[in-house]
Amino acid sequence: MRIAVPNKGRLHDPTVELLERAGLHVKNGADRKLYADTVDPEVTVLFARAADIPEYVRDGAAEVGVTGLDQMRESGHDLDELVDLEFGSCRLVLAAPEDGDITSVEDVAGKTVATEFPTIAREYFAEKGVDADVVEVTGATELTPHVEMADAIIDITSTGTTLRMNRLAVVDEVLSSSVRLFAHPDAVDDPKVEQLVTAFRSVLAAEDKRYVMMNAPRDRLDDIREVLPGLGGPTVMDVAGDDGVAVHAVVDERHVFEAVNDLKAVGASGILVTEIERLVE
Ligand SMILES: Nc1ncnc2c1ncn2[C@@H]1O[C@H](COP(=O)(O)OP(=O)(O)OP(=O)(O)O)[C@@H](O)[C@H]1O
Ligand SMILES: O=P(O)(O)OC[C@H]1O[C@H](OP(=O)(O)OP(=O)(O)O)[C@H](O)[C@@H]1O
Ligand SMILES: [Mg+2]
Repeated sequence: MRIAVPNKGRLHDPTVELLERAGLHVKNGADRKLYADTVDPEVTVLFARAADIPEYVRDGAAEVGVTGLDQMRESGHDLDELVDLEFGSCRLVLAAPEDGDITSVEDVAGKTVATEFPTIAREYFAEKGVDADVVEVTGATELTPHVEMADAIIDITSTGTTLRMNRLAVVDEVLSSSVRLFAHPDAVDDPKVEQLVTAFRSVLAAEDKRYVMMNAPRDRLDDIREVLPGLGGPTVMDVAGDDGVAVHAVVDERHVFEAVNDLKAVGASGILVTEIERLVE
């Protein structure tokens, strides 16, 4: 199985990190290499521009690919989306000068809109029934309204800093995007692809969970169970040569702070909290 992965840009590092956490360590993945092996002899990584990944998957050069939903929509290809990987979150928005007279999508009729996403832009205006002139640029889109190249833009925003710095205001949201695992329709039932989906899901499931371990007197177990309803309840083990027990449980990260205090209060000691690499439910 070949996985197409962004070769550079902001999506490269988190994607490689995700592969690592999913147990697919990338071997010999030096800069500027196009291919890399992984610890699984049946899995190869192919590095490509984020924007080209949908095309690689459609062509069959790779069975699956990791890229933003925005890139997949822009490609116009109809790939199967397997997992929302929950990073690279951003919005594609229609934006116009803060002090200008464009305050709704209808105001863009007859005007020029610059974007790196012409396919998405044209689909959006067609859907809204607005006749706008879409011009394609390959970067620095936010500059175009200030040099009379365009009246408005459709571009990516996440923190909003770039729009603010360029005195542009959001007029409408066009698409909400994040990075997804996409597959060629013929590859969806491939057992290797299914293994990859399970591995990615297990990483995501573990992300907001912690593993909590502690020692406790046996007679406090009921109190401890109350604090730790957890995933299928805690695991309880005898401690050799002792009247106490060891208790292990998976706890939601957001409950850990409170749980540790409550556990101490009901007599637990030696409390350890660790991250979980993967969680297959
Ligand atoms: N500001 C952002 N916040 C979150 N995600 C973003 C942001 N900008 C882009 N993305 C996501 O990352 C994808 C690739 O963007 P990025 O700019 O990293 O790649 P690139 O344009 O190929 O690289 P470069 O900008 O270095 O040439 C976008 O299609 C989008 O899904
Ligand atoms: O809302 P913000 O957090 O400011 O992010 C938005 C900016 O991020 C992206 O640019 P990027 O940093 O990828 O630079 P690029 O134009 O060189 O691709 C995007 O094209 C916007 O310009
Ligand atoms: Mg960029």
